[in-house]
Amino acid sequence: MERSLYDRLGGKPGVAALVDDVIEAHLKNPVIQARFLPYLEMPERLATAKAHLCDFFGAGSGGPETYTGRSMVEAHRGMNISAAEYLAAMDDIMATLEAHDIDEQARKDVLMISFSLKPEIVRQ
Ligand code: HEM
Repeated sequence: MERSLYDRLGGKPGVAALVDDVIEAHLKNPVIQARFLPYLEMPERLATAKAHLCDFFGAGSGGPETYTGRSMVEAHRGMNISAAEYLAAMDDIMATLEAHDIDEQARKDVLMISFSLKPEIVRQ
């Protein structure tokens, strides 16, 4: 049987390490860091968002996790995220996948899934 995307991302520990590093990248990315820096003052909220991100990507890639966070429209409502900010976030995701030596097909799969969410996240 073909390995699930979840397995190709390294399962639970792999996804958790990716989420940590993507958030780190967002905090350093001048296009979007202002959106994330306030969370350094709210460690509990950051931990919840990270746990939700792990479950979101876990469940979305074929893992056993259940996502209990808000819908993408709900989570990003009122932020008025621009297309440029969305692209900046995608850049961080793709660079992190490469840094973790995730194979090319898995990177393409993540790109497709993430890109398909654009209308639910931009300008909400
Ligand atoms: C592929 C793109 C994206 C995905 C899959 C995604 C996914 C998520 C998920 C699953 C959550 C947690 C929701 C919850 O805890 O209920 C979240 C929260 C958040 N997202 Fe995104 N997101 C994306 C893009 C963006 C972009 C481009 C920005 C801003 C530039 C952004 C800013 C945030 C912020 C600030 C939160 C925390 C919300 C809060 O708890 O107050 N996201 N996102």
